[in-house]
Amino acid sequence: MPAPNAAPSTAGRPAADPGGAAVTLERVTKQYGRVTALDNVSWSFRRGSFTAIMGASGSGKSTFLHCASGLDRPTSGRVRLGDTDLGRMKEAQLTRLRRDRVGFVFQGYNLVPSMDVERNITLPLFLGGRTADPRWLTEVVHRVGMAERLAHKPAQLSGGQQQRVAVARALVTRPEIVFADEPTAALDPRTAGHVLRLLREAVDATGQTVVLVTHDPTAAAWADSALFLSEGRIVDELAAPTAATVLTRWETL
Ligand SMILES: Nc1ncnc2c1ncn2[C@@H]1O[C@H](COP(=O)(O)OP(=O)(O)OP(=O)(O)O)[C@@H](O)[C@H]1O
Repeated sequence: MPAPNAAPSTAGRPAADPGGAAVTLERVTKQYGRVTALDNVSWSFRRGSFTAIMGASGSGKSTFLHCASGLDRPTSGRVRLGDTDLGRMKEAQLTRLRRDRVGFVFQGYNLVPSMDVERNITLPLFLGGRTADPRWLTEVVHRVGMAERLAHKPAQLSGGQQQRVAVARALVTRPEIVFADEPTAALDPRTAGHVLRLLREAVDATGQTVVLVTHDPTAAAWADSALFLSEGRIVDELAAPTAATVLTRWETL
């Protein structure tokens, strides 16, 4: 665990201990034309950790998540999932890697309207030509509280329930890392708490690694540490964040 309130650094923590890292970024820069959305960022996410990524609008959070998860390619620098260098992969290989080894949860749930809950949850397995491990599927379904709803379609569920299905879908492949981009932004605080608890449990109960992009200090407080981005750089890390310490740090960014 890095020291709390680590000194600001333009490059972030050096990518040390790759054996223990779920994802490692080395000197990652992402340019969109003249805009530098990520500026020479290095960081490694320890396996079994829960990290919140925070920063003002436009600070580069989504770009960070997209580059770290293989959804987008950096302009320069290297991203590794475990020991796999994503820069060396062709598009089709990257697609497979994302499907089989990474979980995603987005603000908009992204469930398939015509499929029931069970088919939505098992979709990544189906797409990968795999079958569900029945015990794991049952555990995931129970964890998210959807056992009684497996035959329902997304339109029959509340927003919070749909997001719980999306979390189950992200966990069903036992991914090495789950990336969540503002997953609770559209939910009331109590429902948001249920979804965040599921992500916390994924880390505590099964040792998964979670990276959560959020604007919400209360959501960040579920994480082991909060990273602060500003102008495409990691400018601080806060260990064991609380809503209050995150707010205080945020105000001085
Ligand atoms: N596809 C793109 N084309 C051009 N510029 C982009 C693109 N995506 C992001 N940017 C720019 O990169 C910078 C970082 O954007 P990014 O979406 O990563 O920020 P963010 O912190 O996630 O913002 P928000 O909190 O508003 O979602 C911004 O200046 C943005 O305008």
